[in-house]
Amino acid sequence: MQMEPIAIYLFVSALFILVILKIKTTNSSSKLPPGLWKLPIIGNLHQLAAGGPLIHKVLRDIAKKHGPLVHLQLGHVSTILVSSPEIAKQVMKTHDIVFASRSQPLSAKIISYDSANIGFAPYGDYWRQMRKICVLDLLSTKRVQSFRSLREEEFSGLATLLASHAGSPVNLTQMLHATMLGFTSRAAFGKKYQNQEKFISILCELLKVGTGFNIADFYPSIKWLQDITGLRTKLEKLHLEVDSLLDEIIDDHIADDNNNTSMHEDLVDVLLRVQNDRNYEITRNNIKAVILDMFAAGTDTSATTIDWTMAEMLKNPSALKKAQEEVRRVFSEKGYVDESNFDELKYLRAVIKETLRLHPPAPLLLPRLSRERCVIDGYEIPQKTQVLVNAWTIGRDSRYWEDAECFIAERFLDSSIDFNGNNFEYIPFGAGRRMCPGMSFGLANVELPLALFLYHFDWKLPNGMKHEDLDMSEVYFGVTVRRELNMHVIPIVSKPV
Ligand code: HEM
Repeated sequence: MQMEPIAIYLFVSALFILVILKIKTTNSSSKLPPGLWKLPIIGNLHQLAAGGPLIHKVLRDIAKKHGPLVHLQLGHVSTILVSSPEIAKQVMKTHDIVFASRSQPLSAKIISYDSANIGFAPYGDYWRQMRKICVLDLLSTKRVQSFRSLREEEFSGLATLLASHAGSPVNLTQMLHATMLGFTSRAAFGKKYQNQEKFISILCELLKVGTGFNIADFYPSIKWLQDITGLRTKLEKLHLEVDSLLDEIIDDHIADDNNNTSMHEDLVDVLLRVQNDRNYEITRNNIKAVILDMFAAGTDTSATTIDWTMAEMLKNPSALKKAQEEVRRVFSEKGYVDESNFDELKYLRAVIKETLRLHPPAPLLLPRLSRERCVIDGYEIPQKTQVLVNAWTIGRDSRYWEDAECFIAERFLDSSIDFNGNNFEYIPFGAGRRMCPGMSFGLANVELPLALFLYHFDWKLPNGMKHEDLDMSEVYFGVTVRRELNMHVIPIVSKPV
């Protein structure tokens, strides 16, 4: 059968249109930021895995080679990697509203009551409501102040414990993490519960298993992967255990409230009060999710910051000496440390800032998710792209920081650079709408123990170790990066506790 010329014409035209369309789609996907070559199915996962476990360093090397904005295909998850202050500013300031959502890891869905916590809630009315409660009440300056005597009691207790081990090596890292968890439990629950130790040990396990990179999160639509990795079963078991403990604690608070026995508002009291307020719609699960958030986001970050600060001061004895002289001068008249004179601790604050520059506890912040298509630096970022901001690399960018790899606290003494989310070369607490709402709480919990350590003790490394030999290797614990080795150090009492 012979084809009519008109049919041939239509066929060729259709083919032509298809080819043009294909070229167009290829071009638009080539507008994605530059990327590495990809394998089918796994994308760039193999390149990340080959780089070793310190993912922020692997990503630094990728950025060195491919630039400050890179596209990565992590399994099924399209991701951009941000590694310069300029691009970070575009993501977290200029287009903050577009990138204000979060990806939903399986752990947040299971542990945090379908991402009902603040850290992983998708952008929307629920997150806005919970964030408002957090900023105005739960973690406000007034609330941080209200925990002052509790903080002083808990951390003075730690100083007393250290004094009882004076002259012998102690595992300072372990003591710090235990005290921080104990303090947070009392701030959250008001008193020590019979099952507190159990709660804390399940929580530590949850943080270890549930946060960080899990292979199932790179293939969210392949449900069986969550089962064969055993992740779902493990998380569900831990969740059930922690859930029933939280139920006990909430029931107890409600009973105490009915009996009017509560003297001082703890975090559970605050959330129960807010629940009764008709302006908010909060379920019991929402309360439990937020309480877990206070532990997950607040304890490890703060204890890790203290640990790194002590390590940096021990490695840099002149910084230790200056900080110690300052604290002893400020509190010499009083004869003890309390929070009332902390504004005078300028050098100690500079030491903490420098530590957070070199060791942001969450080097990649928390991954964000784009809510709609956006153009950054001329590149197309499609909707639902995950965003990793490498705050660790940014804090060591030699264009912004002289001797970027060296610990120099003095750089912050007369500097206006702060971690409040306005200086994008320095973002240990993130920036924009999803910036850490617990910054004041966290800093208060970091400053007090450090001031106590410096005031009461001189410090020596064990086994004649030289300060320059102190190991600063890193290891991931969920999303935070700790020192790989626990810090064993000898406290020598200088001013009795
Ligand atoms: C030194 C201590 C701390 C550091 C370095 C730190 C750092 C961070 C970082 C980097 C983020 C992600 C920010 C972003 O995505 O832009 C974050 C989020 C968050 N932090 Fe902190 N944090 C600290 C202490 C705390 C404390 C003490 C609490 C509460 C008790 C807390 C509660 C939260 C919450 C709820 C979020 C999620 C915010 C949201 O998604 O809207 N943090 N933190």
